[in-house]
Amino acid sequence: MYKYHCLNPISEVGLAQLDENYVVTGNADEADAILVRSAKMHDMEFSRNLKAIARAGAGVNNIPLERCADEGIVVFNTPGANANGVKELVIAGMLLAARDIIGGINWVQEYEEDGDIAKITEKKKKAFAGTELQGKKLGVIGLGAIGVRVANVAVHLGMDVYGYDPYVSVDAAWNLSRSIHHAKTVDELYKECDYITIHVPALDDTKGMIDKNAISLMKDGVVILNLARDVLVNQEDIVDALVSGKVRSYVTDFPTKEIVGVKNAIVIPHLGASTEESEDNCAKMAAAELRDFLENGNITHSVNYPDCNMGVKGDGERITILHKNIPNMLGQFTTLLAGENMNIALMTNKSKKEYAYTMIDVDSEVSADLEEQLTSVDGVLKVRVIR
Ligand SMILES: NC(=O)C1=CN([C@@H]2O[C@H](COP(=O)(O)OP(=O)(O)OC[C@H]3O[C@@H](n4cnc5c(N)ncnc54)[C@H](O)[C@@H]3O)[C@@H](O)[C@H]2O)C=CC1
Ligand SMILES: O=C(O)C(=O)COP(=O)(O)O
Repeated sequence: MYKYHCLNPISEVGLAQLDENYVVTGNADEADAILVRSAKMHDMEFSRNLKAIARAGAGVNNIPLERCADEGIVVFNTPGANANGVKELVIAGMLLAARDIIGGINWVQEYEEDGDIAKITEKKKKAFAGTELQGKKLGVIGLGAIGVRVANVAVHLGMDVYGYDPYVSVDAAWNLSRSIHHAKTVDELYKECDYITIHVPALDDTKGMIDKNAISLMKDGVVILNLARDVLVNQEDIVDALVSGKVRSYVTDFPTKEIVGVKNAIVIPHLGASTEESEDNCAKMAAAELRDFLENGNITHSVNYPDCNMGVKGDGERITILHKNIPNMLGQFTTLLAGENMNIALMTNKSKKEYAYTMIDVDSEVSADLEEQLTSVDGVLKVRVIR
C-alpha cells in the first residue's frame, strides 16, 4: 500500500488512476509520494519515507530540485500536458492586446445612463477600436511544448513568425511549421517583432531576461506576453516601459505588486493551465509516472534524475539505487551482491549530470543486511527494494 499527499487540488481523473493500492494522506511526512501544482516547496522538510514528487504541470521552479536529488527524492513533471491550454490563452492575450476588448466590455457593463444603448454604442465604439494580428510579426522565445504550438497557430492567423531557442529539441524542430523564421539571436527577434511572447523556464540564465536593455532593442509600441513566469521580466523595467509607452501592452499570467493596476498591463491570475483538459492531462500523466516509479522503479520525465526503464517488474525482487554519478559505483554494488552469492538477472544504469540511477533484478531475496550494505556505499543516496 502506497500513501500519497496532494499539496494542491489535483484532478480526480488523474487520482482515479491510483488504484486500491494507494491511499491519500493529509500528512506529508508519511507519504511515499507528493503531487503538486504551483505550491512552493522550498521551505518544506522532507521525510526519509518520501520517494517521489510529481509536479502536475511544466514549471518546477517551486521545487528544490537539487536538495530532492541529494535526499534521494525523484521529481517528475508532465511535459506538454498543459501546453494547449497555455497556447490558447496566449492567443486570447494577443487579441486582448490588439483591440480594447476589455475596455469595451467594461464600458457596456458599467453603462448606467438612460438612453438607447444600441445607438450610443455605435457612437462610442471608436474609443475601443484596435488592430488585427494578421500581417504582424510575432517573436516566440523558447520553442518547447508551448512555444511550438503558439508559433504554429500564429502562422495560421496570418502572422509572420520568428522563433528563438538555442537548445531546441529535435522533436520540437520537427513539429515547427516550415514558414517560421529562425532567429539566430534573441536581439534579432527583439528588433523585428510587433508581438513578443516568452515560453522558457525560470532558470538562472533566463531570470530578468526582459529588462530595460532588451526592451530598448524592441520596436516602439511592442506588445510583450509573459505566460511563463513573472521573474523572467524585470518588473520595474516593464512598468517604466508601459508608462513611457515604449511597450504598448504587457500581457502576463502572473500578478505582482508592481504590475497590478498599471495602465496597459493585462494581468491574468495564472490561468494558463486552468482548463479541465489540461488539469486532467497533467494529473493523469503525473499519476502514471508515480505508479511506474513506485511499482516498477522506472523513471519517466524526471527533472532531477535520469530517465531509466527496465519494464514491468517480474516475480523476482528489484533493487533500485539512487546515487551520485561517480566512478566505481556499479563495481561496488555488484561486489556486494556477489558477496551474498546473488545472481543478477538484469541490470541498467543511467546518469544525468551529478546524479545516477541503477536498477538490478535479482533471482533471490534481498536481505535487510544487503540493503543496509548498499545504503552504506559512499555516494549512495537511497536504496529501495521492490518486492
Ligand atoms: N501560465 C501557465 O499556467 C503555464 C506556464 N508554464 C511556463 O512555461 C514554461 C515553458 O513551458 P513548456 O513549453 O511546456 O516547456 P518546455 O520545456 O517544453 O520548453 C521550454 C523551452 O525553452 C527553451 N529554452 C531554455 N532556455 C532558453 C533560453 N535562454 N532562450 C530560449 N529558449 C530557451 C528550451 O530549449 C525549451 O525548448 C514552463 O517552464 C513554465 O514556467 C508552463 C505551463 C503552464
Ligand atoms: O505548469 C506550469 O508551469 C504552470 O505554471 C501551471 O501551474 P498550475 O498547475 O496551474 O498551478
